[in-house]
Amino acid sequence: MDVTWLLLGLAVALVLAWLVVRLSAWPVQHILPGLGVDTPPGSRLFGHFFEGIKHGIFDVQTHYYSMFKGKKVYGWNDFKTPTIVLRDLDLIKDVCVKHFGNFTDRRDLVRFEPPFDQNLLTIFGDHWKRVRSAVSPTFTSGRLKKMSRHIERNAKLFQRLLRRKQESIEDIELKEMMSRVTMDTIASTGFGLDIDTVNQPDNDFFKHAQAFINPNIGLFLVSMVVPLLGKLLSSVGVKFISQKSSDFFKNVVEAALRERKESENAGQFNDFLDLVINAEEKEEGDTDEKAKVMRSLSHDEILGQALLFILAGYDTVSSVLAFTLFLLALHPEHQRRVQEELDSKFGDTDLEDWVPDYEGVQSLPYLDQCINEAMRLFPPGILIDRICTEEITMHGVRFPKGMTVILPIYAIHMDPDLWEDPQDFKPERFSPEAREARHQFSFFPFGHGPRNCIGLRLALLELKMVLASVLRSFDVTPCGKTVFPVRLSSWQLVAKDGLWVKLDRRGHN
Ligand code: HEM
Repeated sequence: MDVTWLLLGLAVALVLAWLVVRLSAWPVQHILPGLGVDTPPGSRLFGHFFEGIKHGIFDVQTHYYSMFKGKKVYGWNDFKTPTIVLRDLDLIKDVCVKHFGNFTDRRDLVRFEPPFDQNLLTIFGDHWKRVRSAVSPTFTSGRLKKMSRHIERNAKLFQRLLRRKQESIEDIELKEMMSRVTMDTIASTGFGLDIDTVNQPDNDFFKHAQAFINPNIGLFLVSMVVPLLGKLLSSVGVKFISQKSSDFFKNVVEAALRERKESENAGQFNDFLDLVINAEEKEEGDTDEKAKVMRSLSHDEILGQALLFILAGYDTVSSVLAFTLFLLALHPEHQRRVQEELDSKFGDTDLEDWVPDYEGVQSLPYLDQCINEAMRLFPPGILIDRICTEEITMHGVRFPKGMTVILPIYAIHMDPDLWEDPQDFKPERFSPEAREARHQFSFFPFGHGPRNCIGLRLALLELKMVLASVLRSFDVTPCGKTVFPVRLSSWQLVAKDGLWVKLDRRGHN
């Protein structure tokens, strides 16, 4: 009797295993080839899941991308999720811009806990359209100009810290340093808070922001390459944001909202919260009822965007600041050109606590070129994605409804057919002539089209104000701890050996 049950159990297990293999292999065998999309060899059971795990987010991207040279697209499978990766730049343009209406959403990768699940990055369809329309006016020129005063103040504090470090001949790790000034800028431009992380890195705001960004950005990136793993981890209770930290930020934002509603100074903080609170009343000529509804945000939506302000603006900006300065330290000839540009534009203004203002950074073309080249080599958005929301055929490729589409930013930025010696730091690639001669979509660190990075202009403003103030006052040079070329960690845009440099004061005054 026991043996019969054992055999029966074994038979059922075998049938189930066979079903799992068949079902898991289904898209590998049929969907992508059925669409005429080639895939690299993968496991029948797991698709390309373990390739993603084995190689990490950078190598798996460049490896497959180069394997399908000459093709418009290629595919991979995450267990049962077929994915089309775009190689052709015209196709990328059409997905982002011309046929955006068919590709409005992103993948549902990681579930945020309510109320933070209402953030722009992860909401869909008409909900996204309404929230984006409400948040967009935060980043108009007028608003940015007012926000720049917060950046100016933080950059001054930062400069004093660097001066102290330089005077005590301390080497500095750029990512850590840049994280401090970036967090201060987020707190002040976002929530009107002066937290002074530059001088007090143990403040609660910084600690909680680190706690929810650091461990979980890893989960987010893993999910980008292997979405199923991200969902599995979320479903077994691995949270994208730690509960303690999410409670902390909920309290911070709610306290600020309460205070402003009661305060006579509401609307004069020149920050993100001001705008979202008053979105309805503040827009000029808002007589149109539909426009008013489009621009109003619920309480939970305000909390969701406030969180995203920290999440999307912190690691991105601090990484670009750190990598740009590091690359300039390793390439003194380019650093000198940036300094000459600054000296000739700002003449003999006093260097003590010098930070350019909003107008001052509007025309610094060589600094722009260096920032772009740093973002080409080290793009914080390593890849981006869209979901096909309406079936469409473009450039001979059919995209069924529901298909996941990947835009491999890092691989395109490293494509030797688009960039000669792609590993080298050459800011000249971004001269007006070189840009003119290149496909517009060969460089897109902020994404493209209506769903591109909403914080692009704020990010560039911050980058230029901080970099200009540092480079005008200091020479940045390699030190004993410098490791170059940079070795990136497999899953994050993080230099394994840190980004170590030393500073020398420039002799202007
Ligand atoms: C150097 C700095 C930054 C880089 C490289 C960057 C990059 C990106 C990329 C690649 C995307 C996806 C775009 C797409 O899918 O087409 C994105 C989206 C987004 N970014 Fe940024 N970002 C930066 C800074 C910021 C800042 C400072 C903020 C906010 C203050 C911000 C807020 C957002 C938001 C809200 C989205 C989602 C937009 C939407 O879905 O409508 N980013 N960013």
